Amino acid sequence: MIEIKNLVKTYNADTIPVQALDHVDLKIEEGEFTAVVGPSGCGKTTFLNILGGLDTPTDGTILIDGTDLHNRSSADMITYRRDNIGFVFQDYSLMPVLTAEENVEFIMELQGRPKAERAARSKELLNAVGIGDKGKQFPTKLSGGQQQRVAVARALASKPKLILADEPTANLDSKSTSDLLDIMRQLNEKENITFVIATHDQRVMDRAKRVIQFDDGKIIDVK
Ligand SMILES: Nc1ncnc2c1ncn2[C@@H]1O[C@H](COP(=O)(O)OP(=O)(O)OP(=O)(O)O)[C@@H](O)[C@H]1O
Repeated sequence: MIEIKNLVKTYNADTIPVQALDHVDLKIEEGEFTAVVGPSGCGKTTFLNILGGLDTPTDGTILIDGTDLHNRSSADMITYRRDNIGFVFQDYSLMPVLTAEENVEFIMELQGRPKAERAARSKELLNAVGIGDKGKQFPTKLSGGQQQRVAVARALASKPKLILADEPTANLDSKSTSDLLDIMRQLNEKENITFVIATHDQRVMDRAKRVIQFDDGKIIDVK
């Protein structure tokens, strides 16, 4: 379980402060499929980045299974992130010089897993997201929807319990969006992976189990 307590993020504290998160309290249970929504600039990306340990809070704490997420050295944080959290971004962020399967394998290489295991898991994951035949392709040869599937497979490579996705469908057409949501919901239901998805996309909100509405750095509604 994730417990977010009194989370505050102030950018430019010493010049013109911007209160991106304004005392946010929230609990996220394991196995949730949650959309974080709200107008542009309301703090969604900031919230996801802090929840994923990519950025630090100005105040407040995030407890993941009772442990303070940010109370670790930066080296420990890198390892923690690598092993526990998967990220999916709007622009896919694949490495262009690596094939689809190499992109998926990369994190496992960092974890020092044996080559045979990496290859087998990357095949399994690309199959799971419906592009088992695209492993040898470079990202530029894939459609946006296919690239985002590679990104989801990559996010799953380290077997994380939590996946954070920032506008994952923003660049996808309706069919790719609906396929991607099917895949994510399946992973959520079968493997109990927790998803937190920042989005403007009504289609994502319609498929979410819970919708958290932000405005001006605050949670204003939970449905
Ligand atoms: N690195 C930064 N330095 C200064 N201000 C920032 C920084 N990152 C974000 N902000 C400000 O913090 C506020 C929240 O931004 P954030 O990107 O979290 O919003 P968002 O809801 O994700 O927006 P969008 O939907 O447009 O992506 C905004 O006012 C933004 O301008």
